[in-house]
Amino acid sequence: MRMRAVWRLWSPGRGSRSVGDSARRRINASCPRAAYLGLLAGMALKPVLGKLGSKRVVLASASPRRQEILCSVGLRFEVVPSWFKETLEKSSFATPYKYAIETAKQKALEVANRMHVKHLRTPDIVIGADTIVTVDEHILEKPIDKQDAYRMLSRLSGKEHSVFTGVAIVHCNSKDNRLETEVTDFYEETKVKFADLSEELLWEYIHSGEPMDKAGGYGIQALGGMLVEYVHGDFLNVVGFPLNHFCKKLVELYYPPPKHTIHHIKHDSIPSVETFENLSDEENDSSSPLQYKGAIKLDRSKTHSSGGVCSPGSSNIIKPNCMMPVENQNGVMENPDKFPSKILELLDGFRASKALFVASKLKVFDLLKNKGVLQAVDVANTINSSVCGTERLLDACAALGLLEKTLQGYSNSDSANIYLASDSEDSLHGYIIHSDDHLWPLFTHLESAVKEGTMQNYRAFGKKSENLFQDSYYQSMEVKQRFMAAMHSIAKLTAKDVATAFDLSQFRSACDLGGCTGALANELVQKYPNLKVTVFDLPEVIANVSHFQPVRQHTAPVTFTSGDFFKDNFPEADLYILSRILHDWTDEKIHMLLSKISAACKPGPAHVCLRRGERFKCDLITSYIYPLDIEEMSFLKGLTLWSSAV
Ligand SMILES: Cc1cn([C@H]2C[C@H](O)[C@@H](COP(=O)(O)OP(=O)(O)OP(=O)(O)O)O2)c(=O)[nH]c1=O
Repeated sequence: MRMRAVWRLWSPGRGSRSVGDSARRRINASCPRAAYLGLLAGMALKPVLGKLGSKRVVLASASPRRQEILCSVGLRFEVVPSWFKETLEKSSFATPYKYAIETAKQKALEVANRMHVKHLRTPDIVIGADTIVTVDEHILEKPIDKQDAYRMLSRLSGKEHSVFTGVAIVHCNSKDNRLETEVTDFYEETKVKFADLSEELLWEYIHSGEPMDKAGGYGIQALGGMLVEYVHGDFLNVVGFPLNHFCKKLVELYYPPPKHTIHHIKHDSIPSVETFENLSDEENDSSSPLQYKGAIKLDRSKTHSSGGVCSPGSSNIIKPNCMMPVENQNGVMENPDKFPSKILELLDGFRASKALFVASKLKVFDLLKNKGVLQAVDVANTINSSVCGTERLLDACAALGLLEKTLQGYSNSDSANIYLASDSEDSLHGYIIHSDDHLWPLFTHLESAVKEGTMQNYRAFGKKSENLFQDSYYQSMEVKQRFMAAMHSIAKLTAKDVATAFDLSQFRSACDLGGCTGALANELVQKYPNLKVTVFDLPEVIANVSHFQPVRQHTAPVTFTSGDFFKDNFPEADLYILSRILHDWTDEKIHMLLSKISAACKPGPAHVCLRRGERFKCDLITSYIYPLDIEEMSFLKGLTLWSSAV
């Protein structure tokens, strides 16, 4: 409700044209709004993005570039690629950017509607985007084949062209089971000039495969960068998402400037700065109060002592007030942010992970879920640990946002109750313990893995990884059950997104190879009642799946078949799923598995969806899939999906 009110206040900015210039802006005292936007765009991104922290944000895009851009600034979101076909009649739009905006809007609305209808879990915000290239009054989208790429690139050769990205931010609200949406849209233009491209260079580039999933047939962020003479405007806009303009839109939406927006504070030795007191969360918005309130309400007098904030995710990093812009001698606002927050977060990341692991292992979250609020001493006594050590651990968890600390003691945050208590339905406890016991020791040998190019199971556990599962994960009943619980918890969490990443309603049968407890399979039968899903996994896994099955099943149950996918024939299916499988094996084994699947697939369009960590296997996979047409390919957490259409 509140958001809708804010929305109305800030609708004038809709569809407005951006200056397209990410350079620092001069603060114009006579124009507080311009000053305000310029500052925020450059300096206070975290508070702006933090506003989305408590919302269910969905990116309606399969573009790995967009996912990366938004991920890289710490935005939390789900990815649900849009099924909207980009077939709007271009000639019916007065300008190319209107076409891009409309396509972006339709992409986002399609996802919002689908999620509302199918999931009954309406997202708060859906973001859609569409990137096009225009040259000589022609709109170029993604090439359909190599000849098309050739036509596009030769058209761009030696010329300046424009790249437009249209973006739609759709706010959703479910009222009486009806979806209400409010759309804010905008576009950004960047000019790019190509060098003269020789025929040879052009074809070499086309044969690299890079042009195929990119507007205009090139990727400026990779090989395509070599073709470019200059770029005027926002580089990220070319890559698919105008981050700077997006943040400005968020500012317009979430921080309407009150009358007296900006104050100058003078200090003897510190240049005058703008403050953002108006950015305080007036209505006590739940978005990361620790981090953002502190970051916003700055007080120069406390600089470098207590003015910093302890952000969740960086337990003991003090961030001084370096996020504030300062005016240089010429009156231009500059970011004095020389404080390497990102690097320090990475540097300290292992401490944060380990605090989570240890608190989970000691069942701190279970205890607090049952008892409500406890003092450190009571926790220490119950978990049989020292009081001083426990207190430090609890404080670290509070700084990380996992616990809340008041005078009465420590209690679980909402997300700790949902995801960290071991008995909750969506618990990640199993996966956390697996990460501590298995992944942590492996990652301590990362340096050797890089130097040798080999798996490190032997170094970490004294076991060869010839047969990872038999040797490591299934060596004893206890270890096996723990591993299955880990896989179940993470697969369950991502299953909904994975099941709706593509429209699978055309398939009649699917086989989830190495599908373990059937977490994804059970989600698939929910979403596609006509789909018969078989989970194929080792006999020792199948023997233990029963207690992971849903209590109330309203659909045809999943079938479990045992076997070894390297040795045995797997069940016939229209659709084969490899979810969290390929990363475990050597290329040799992957070749073996993929050729078996390739032979089992019926001819027809293929769908490939890889999770981010598997991107490096992409070439290998596409070489097998090549006899089929790759209809859709995208990167998504949790899934490699491979199919032949019926
Ligand atoms: C010009 C250019 C485009 N691109 C990409 C960005 C977009 O992913 C793509 C344009 O296609 P889009 O249709 O905008 O996006 P998409 O099909 O990748 O994803 P979705 O429709 O699901 O949102 O081209 C680059 O990666 N680099 C470039 O230099």
